[in-house]
Amino acid sequence: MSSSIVAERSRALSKILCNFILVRNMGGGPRTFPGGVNKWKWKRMHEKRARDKERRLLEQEKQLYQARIRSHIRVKLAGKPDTSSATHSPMAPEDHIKALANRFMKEGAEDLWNRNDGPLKPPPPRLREFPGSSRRRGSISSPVDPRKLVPEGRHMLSDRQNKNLMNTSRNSTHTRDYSTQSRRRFQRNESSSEDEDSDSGLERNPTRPIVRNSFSTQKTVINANADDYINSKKNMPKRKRKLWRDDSSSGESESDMDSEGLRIARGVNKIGSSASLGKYDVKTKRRVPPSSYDEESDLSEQVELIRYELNKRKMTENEQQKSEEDTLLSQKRFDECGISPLTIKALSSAGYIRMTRVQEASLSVCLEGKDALVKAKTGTGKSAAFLLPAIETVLKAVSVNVPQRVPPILVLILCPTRELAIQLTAELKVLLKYHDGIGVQTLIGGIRFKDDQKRLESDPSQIIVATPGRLLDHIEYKSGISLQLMGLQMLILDEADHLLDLGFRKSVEKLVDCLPRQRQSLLFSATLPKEVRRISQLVLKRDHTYIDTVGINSVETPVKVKQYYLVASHESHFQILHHILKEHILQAPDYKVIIFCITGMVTSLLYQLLREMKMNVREIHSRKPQLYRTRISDEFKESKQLILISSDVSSRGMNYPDVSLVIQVGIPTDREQYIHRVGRTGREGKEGECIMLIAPWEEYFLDEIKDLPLTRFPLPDIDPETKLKVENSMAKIDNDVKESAYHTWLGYYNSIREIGRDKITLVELANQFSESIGLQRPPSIFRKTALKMGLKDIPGIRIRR
Ligand SMILES: Nc1ncnc2c1ncn2[C@@H]1O[C@H](COP(=O)(O)OP(=O)(O)OP(=O)(O)O)[C@@H](O)[C@H]1O
Repeated sequence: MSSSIVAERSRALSKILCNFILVRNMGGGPRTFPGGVNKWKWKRMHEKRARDKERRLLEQEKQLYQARIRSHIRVKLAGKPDTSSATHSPMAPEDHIKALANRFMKEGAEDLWNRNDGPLKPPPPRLREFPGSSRRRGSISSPVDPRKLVPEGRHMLSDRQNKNLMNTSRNSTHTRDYSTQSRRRFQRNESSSEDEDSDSGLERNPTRPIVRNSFSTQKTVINANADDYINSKKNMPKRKRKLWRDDSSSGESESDMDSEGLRIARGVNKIGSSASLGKYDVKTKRRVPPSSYDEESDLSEQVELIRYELNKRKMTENEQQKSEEDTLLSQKRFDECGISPLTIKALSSAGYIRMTRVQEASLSVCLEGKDALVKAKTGTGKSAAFLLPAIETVLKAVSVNVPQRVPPILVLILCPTRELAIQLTAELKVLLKYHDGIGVQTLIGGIRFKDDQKRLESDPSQIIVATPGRLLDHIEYKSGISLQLMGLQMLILDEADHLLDLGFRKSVEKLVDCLPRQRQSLLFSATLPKEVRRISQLVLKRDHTYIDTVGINSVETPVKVKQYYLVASHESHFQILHHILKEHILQAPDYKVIIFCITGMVTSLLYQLLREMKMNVREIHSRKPQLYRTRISDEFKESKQLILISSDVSSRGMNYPDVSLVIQVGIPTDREQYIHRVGRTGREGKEGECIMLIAPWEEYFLDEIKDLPLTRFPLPDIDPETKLKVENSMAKIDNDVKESAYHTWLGYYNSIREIGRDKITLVELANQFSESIGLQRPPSIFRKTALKMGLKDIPGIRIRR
């Protein structure tokens, strides 16, 4: 082989290698995987497998746990000394309970084990009453001290501990107040277990409600497994079956699973085999003497006691938390946390001396370089909590970095709206006041792409604040940003749950795919539903830290915000709205009100109506040019005595100081959006008010927020003069605006599952709305749109010719 060919080949090889390294560094890896699936599909497939495996292991562990309790009881019944730890496995039952408790208590895992969304409710009163039940306590000879099982110094985890224990005997918490679905599921279990009780021939003991419940529900689980077990045994080859029988008759030396399986296969009321139970064998003695049955339940009682102990601690913590919530700031000062003195100087100039609670909880973790998922209520200072570590990252990198040909972007902050990006950039600039040479750029839609490119070239910055769409444009149009992003060290997602929601997820996935894997990621939001936490691993490392300063039993909205809802028919909405505003202006001379509407065009309609009625209003929504939006947003920040009518562009993250009232006209898209809208008032621990004005058919939404402290607002008496004024003003509004409002109204509610399902009712309601805004007849819609929305042949829909 000639030397030139060798050189050429080695050049080609090194080129391939370089490309490979480049792709790996970009977080890309190979684009297709075996079977032709793409990278994400492949990743998801593996994640699903891992989840399934974990679920299987957990199931096995639960079965083992139940087996352990039963064998413990058997040994006790037979009057033998408790040698279970020696004969069965290296772990004694007490240790096993403890181990399980620990496993379930993994920080941040508590509500992942809850099959339903939303916070867990306080424990049922029955549990709290437990110690008062002297009848039960008298018979306890507890070999396990529940106080010892609940590790000291884990007070913060008591909710989880409690939850975990609930999970270990999963269905035993009979009155747990989860969502309706879960309750139904649970009721099913309870009733089925009661049926089994009556089948079993065991006498029910009315004096043991708690133990009975946990036992009977335990049986429900066991029986499900019994079927599997019997089936698997049936399918065994004959020789194996025999061996199995031999093994099982060998008494206590058999493996737990086999002995349990055999007992299960013979029926759950047969508590043990003849060999293991001797004179207590249920075959010879059908009824178990009540006294010995009492002893059997020792461990269940201990579980109850542990649960009681945990609940007690949880209640104390809740009380503590409530008093803590009253104060936004913690005792810790910024100069105690190791951030640069120049940043501290900037913080002091901005009036920040002590940290807020979320800052105290998250700063040390973020500054250590760990990935974090942080949940804290609205208006509690999350922005600074992630901006400060961002600045530190840049300072660190700048101090060690050798000058590079392409100046890297070191920190990328993604957020869902343009206004929020602008606000975060402004906050960053305040914090960077005394740092020369650290630059910030904003990349958002609504600004000329070319201007962005020019700015990026002339003023390369270490920090970029962007909305996902615009950043993706830059990457796709190869404006050179991809190369700069290769040096990225920190990725921040503000309003993370929204960014990982369906609307943004695809863009965010694509973006993350273009970033280096070796980076720190921080996700922040006031709401982090369970599904979002599950998919957060798209961005976060597996061993990330989860910080929740809200707590799973706490109200997710600010404590000092009074929340009301008002139910009234569509035609009276505008009159009621005008009445509420008038009253509020009278009561609060420095009023500052935000009214949230369901869509941009409905926002525009309401703006025009209130302007006609001589109110001091501004509008902001996505149909307005960006310059206008920015101007209005800035004006509302600075002003008092102003009403901002907005679509959801202002519902998340916007820090308008001293908003006195938030009004929501119509239901928000979901519970999370409700919480964020409410959070525009009552910021920094201040007081605020919030009213949601809904039509009777929207009342179902109240169920989604039933754990929040909402009070029904009485229907106000509207004077005939206001009625007339509203009608006259409405008549002056251009029909085009009204028609657009109708169209978007129809689109919005059609996309809400609960309403959009019943198209006939939807169209009827839309037509009521059309009447309420003074349209003679419902506007027509394009055939194509009607088809897309599934409304083509629905009575009441007019198709445009
Ligand atoms: N340590 C602090 N000391 C005093 N004020 C602070 C401190 N940290 C934040 N703030 C102020 O608290 C207000 C709310 O902060 P921020 O906007 O960061 O809240 P948030 O938790 O991000 O809210 P949202 O969930 O709505 O995005 C701001 O006015 C901010 O200036």
